[in-house]
Amino acid sequence: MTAVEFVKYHGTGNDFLVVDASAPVPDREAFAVAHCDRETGVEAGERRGADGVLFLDLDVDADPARVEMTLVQPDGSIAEMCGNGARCVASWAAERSGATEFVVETPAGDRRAVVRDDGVQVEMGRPSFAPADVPLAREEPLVEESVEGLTVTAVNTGVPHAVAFVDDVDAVDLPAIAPAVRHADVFPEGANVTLAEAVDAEEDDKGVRYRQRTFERGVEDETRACGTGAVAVLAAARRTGRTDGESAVVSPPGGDLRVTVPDDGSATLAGPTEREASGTLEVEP
Ligand SMILES: N[C@H](CCC[C@H](N)C(=O)O)C(=O)O
Repeated sequence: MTAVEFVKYHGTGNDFLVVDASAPVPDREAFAVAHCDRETGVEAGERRGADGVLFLDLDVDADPARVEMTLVQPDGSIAEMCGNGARCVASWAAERSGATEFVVETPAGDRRAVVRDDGVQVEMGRPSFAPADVPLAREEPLVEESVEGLTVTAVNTGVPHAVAFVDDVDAVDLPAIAPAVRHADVFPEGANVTLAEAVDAEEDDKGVRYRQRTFERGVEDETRACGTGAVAVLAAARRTGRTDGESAVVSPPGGDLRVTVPDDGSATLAGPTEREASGTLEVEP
């Protein structure tokens, strides 16, 4: 039986097992399914299991240093992008290299990340409501329409999100209603299902403030935070005329995320990360 080293990080509660891409893991899908399971997976850090495995390939000779990121989720799927995951990638790379600026290479594209004392900021690309980008199985954008009983706006922030604005995110039984939306025919590649509730901004907030909850595709459950979802909240709020601001604090259960969605240019996501634990994981032959 082979064992590989891992480090566990979380970004506002969205937790990941980080494994060097050169580690001998012939079946990454089976590895992620086994070790991310919340009931039977790895016992390390605050919660058993994880929201995915980040296989990382760090190139410190590039300027700025580059990290190729592959996120294998608990259901074995590979995600095109992960905002909190990219933030954890930068923290891991900074710990390994001493650098503070990185280009994170993702299937959704290259994303610059900067590690600061108060957390990690990552560029998130331009949100898109275009049917071909989300993607949607129709020709026109999906804005404030009912999908399986939930009024949502569909946007791609690296991955597809269906965003619903509600009066109280805690009043919604998200695990019960989300699967039908996540698997709706209008989303040929599925969608993460994100709830957003406008709340009063706090004294030192820049811009508006939303509470957030997300049921994640590939985790097939609610996570404590979702970075692409936080960007989707502000992008959808702007698209539906709820705000014309370019900045927001978005608060999933796991903590506060600072988001910008400028009129033109890349969105950004910033917030804390934490190194939770390390150890070894067994690899099935
Ligand atoms: N579950 C997402 C990928 C991870 C996104 C989330 N963890 C984030 O921080 O952006 C999907 O398959 O679309």
